[in-house]
Amino acid sequence: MLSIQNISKTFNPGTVNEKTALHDFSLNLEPADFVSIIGSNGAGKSTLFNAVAGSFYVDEGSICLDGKDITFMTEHKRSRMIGRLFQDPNSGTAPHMTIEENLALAYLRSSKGKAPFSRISKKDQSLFRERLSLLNMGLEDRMTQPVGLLSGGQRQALTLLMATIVTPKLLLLDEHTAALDPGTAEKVLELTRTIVKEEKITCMMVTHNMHQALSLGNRTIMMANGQVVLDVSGSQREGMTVEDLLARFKAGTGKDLDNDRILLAD
Ligand SMILES: Nc1ncnc2c1ncn2[C@@H]1O[C@H](COP(=O)(O)OP(=O)(O)OP(=O)(O)O)[C@@H](O)[C@H]1O
Repeated sequence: MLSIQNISKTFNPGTVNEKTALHDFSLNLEPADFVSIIGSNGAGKSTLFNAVAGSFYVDEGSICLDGKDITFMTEHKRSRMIGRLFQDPNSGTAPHMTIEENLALAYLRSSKGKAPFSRISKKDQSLFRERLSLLNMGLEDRMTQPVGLLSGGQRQALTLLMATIVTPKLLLLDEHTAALDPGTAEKVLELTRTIVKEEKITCMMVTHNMHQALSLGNRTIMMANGQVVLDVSGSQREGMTVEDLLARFKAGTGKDLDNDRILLAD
């Protein structure tokens, strides 16, 4: 479904601030793969997501999604196929627009052939109501309220719904529960698990929680210095502990994992 071949990205080339964030990086995802990504500080995790989402073009290599070469496709065009959630619940929604309008924007943008500002039909409205009720947060009764009134967890759940209301070819989750309180984070994570499984969405999730990295999805990748240092799935991954992960990271890089947020997470 996703084929990343030998991509590299260097920021500020030729200056004292030169930094190679992705170094000859390759990764292939099968349809419905759910990959957890964990890594040291500055390993290149967000840069990888930015490269795939098209926030910039890579210096070398290629990216194909569902058989289509998207290496030089604009971010705007890729956003019709790629859903993305960030750590900040405020980043995925328009606060002054209503819940219904936010959903309509996401729905119409991803639906082929419809203008982004078409009128919201009764049929669309009932689809939004039905989807919102799945969140179990009572948002289906607040469709005409501005999104800015929602809590962080409600907003992140809505963003997840917006990113998946038209099933994306790829979903990128960049620590999307890290800014939520533990109870809300667990709820949003459960929703993520359900939606990704039911819609069979191919998904990559950056997390700083090693337990999550091992328990969610079907594959765990560890990154350091812009490269994959560990890629485990199947029986190799089953039964793996956090200690095993840390030991494998050290064996692969020659260094201890230096990400305090990971080491301090429950
Ligand atoms: N736009 C940019 N300009 C210059 N340097 C950048 C830019 N984006 C990222 N970098 C650098 O590239 C490296 C990788 O950054 P990235 O944000 O991808 O790491 P990360 O794995 O997401 O880290 P963290 O877990 O700390 O958020 C870092 O050294 C970072 O400072």
